[in-house]
Amino acid sequence: MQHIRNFSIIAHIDHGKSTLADRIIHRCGGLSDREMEAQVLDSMDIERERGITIKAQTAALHYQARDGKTYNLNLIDTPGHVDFSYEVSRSLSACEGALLVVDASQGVEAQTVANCYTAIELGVEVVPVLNKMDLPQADPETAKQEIEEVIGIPADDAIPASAKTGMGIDDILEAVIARIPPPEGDAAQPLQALIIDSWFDNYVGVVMLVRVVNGVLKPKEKLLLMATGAAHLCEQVGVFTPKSEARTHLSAGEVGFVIAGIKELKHAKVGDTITHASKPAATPLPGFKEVKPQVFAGLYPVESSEYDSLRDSLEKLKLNDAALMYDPEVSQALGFGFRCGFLGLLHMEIVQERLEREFDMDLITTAPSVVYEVELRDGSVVMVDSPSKMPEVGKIADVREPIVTVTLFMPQEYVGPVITLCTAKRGIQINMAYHGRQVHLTYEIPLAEIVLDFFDKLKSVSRGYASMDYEFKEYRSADVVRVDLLINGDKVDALSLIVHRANARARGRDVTARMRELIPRQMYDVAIQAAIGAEVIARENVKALRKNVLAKCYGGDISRKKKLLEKQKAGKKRMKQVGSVEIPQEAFLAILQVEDK
Ligand SMILES: Nc1nc2c(ncn2[C@@H]2O[C@H](COP(=O)(O)OP(=O)(O)OP(=O)(O)O)[C@@H](O)[C@H]2O)c(=O)[nH]1
Repeated sequence: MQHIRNFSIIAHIDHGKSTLADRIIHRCGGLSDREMEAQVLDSMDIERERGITIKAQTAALHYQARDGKTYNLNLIDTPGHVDFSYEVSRSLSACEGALLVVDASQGVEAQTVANCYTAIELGVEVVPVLNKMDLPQADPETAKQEIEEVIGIPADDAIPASAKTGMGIDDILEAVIARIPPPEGDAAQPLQALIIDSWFDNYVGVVMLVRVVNGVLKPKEKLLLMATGAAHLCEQVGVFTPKSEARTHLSAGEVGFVIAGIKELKHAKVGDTITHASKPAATPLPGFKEVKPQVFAGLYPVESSEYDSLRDSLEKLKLNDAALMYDPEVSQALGFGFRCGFLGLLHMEIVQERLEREFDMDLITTAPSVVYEVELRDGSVVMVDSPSKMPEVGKIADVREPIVTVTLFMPQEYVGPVITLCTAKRGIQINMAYHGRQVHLTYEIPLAEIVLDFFDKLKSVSRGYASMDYEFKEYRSADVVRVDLLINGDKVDALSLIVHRANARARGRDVTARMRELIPRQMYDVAIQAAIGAEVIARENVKALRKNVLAKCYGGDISRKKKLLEKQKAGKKRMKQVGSVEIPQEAFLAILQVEDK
């Protein structure tokens, strides 16, 4: 076990984690030059386009060190975005060490800190690496100062490197061996293997990525999954180099995959412990925190006939995205669809995009909402994840909304605009500190405001230079109300919103004004209203058409008349009926798409 090192790379987005991982894999002979061309560890299409890593992966490598010995290095990839921090902690709990990659030209940013704290909490040894040293604007001294001041770990021996040119790669590998401890554990003890990740493979069924903590895991043994109590015959074990390679066994301290004829992903729960059925371990390993979705939205097929295939697609997606939740939901205006729960906005966008791209779905997504804690007058408490589930005003004693602690980093010149933005978003300043070239702000802000458009606004007021991270703090009483949109007195359920009372009128006016542009003139006047309960807070009118279409035909030409009627009918197909008024599908799309602008 002395020759094994298990480590991850953690970094802020774009600081070079994937490039460095590929470099290390290449250096250790895991891949040929041609295979290097495709960025290996980022395997999904969307990831490649967005350049973010979503699913944790791993590579088992060999490195001949300067001491002449050959070491087995297990590199476990971690995702780099705030929505996926739970996956970072999962990957890290399989490691003894982590390389903290900091772009020497940018310095410490929000996820540098968040991920590093996760590592420290888990007792993982952190080795700072200053990447992008090839850039003329690299400033390693300031970056070191930031690491020491902001994160509070020594950075004197941070390793200067360039994932791009290959500079410092051997120094990094030597540091992995010298500074990261080998795994502890006992191969003679009963088997305990932690499931770090699991996914469904069309050919072999469920694949589990495990960290063997104690004991030895071999094919043909009867395995017991401790949480579910299910027994399965181990068919194959192996490692990823990053290509999959079968092995005769996985021993204490090692990370690798297990295939055990499991047909359903829900039986291979991430965080569960695998042991031997014949000689089980006394206790399971401590698992992981369950992740709870924070952001909810309705997903509806544009064509109602696509409902079944939307359900099938969601089911398939959930197989390798345990954090995705969904429940059937019916909307008067949009028909049958699903209420879906996501970790954050990026997670929502990724799911939407995968559904559209990989599963060829056309979707309408309602405005995202957070989960409110509503105390009723009878003393009971309900969790409300959708405006339509918000109880009647008269029944509510108190509404509490989720508050998050937001950590922001930005160069000094953007502090003013960022503070203005945070204040406009009902933020409360907790702290402000100067470190190197960065200012570090801490705010408490309602999650609902973050979900609305905070990322986009932050990027625009800071010209892309500010970075942020947030974590849940607590539920706090809030004066929020439900704003309904009514068309000729009928509520359009899909367009209801929960907003802070202070913003209700402005939002109401905005939605009614936009709706007015989108509803075609009808035979009669159409009233568009925004209301809180019975109180109307905004109103617009769509005037009736003076003449009907047929009036143009002078009553003479029958074929022309027919054609016109035909045309009207086709136009009606993609209409949704709300009460007596028909609204084009596009109106919903337009309103919902610009909802957060
Ligand atoms: N000049 C220079 N550019 C680098 C270096 N390392 C990475 N880059 C570039 O920086 C950008 C981001 O690198 P990635 O490796 O994708 O960053 P990442 O941290 O994996 O980002 P996520 O996958 O989004 O978490 C890419 O355009 C890389 O080519 C380096 O050492 N020098």
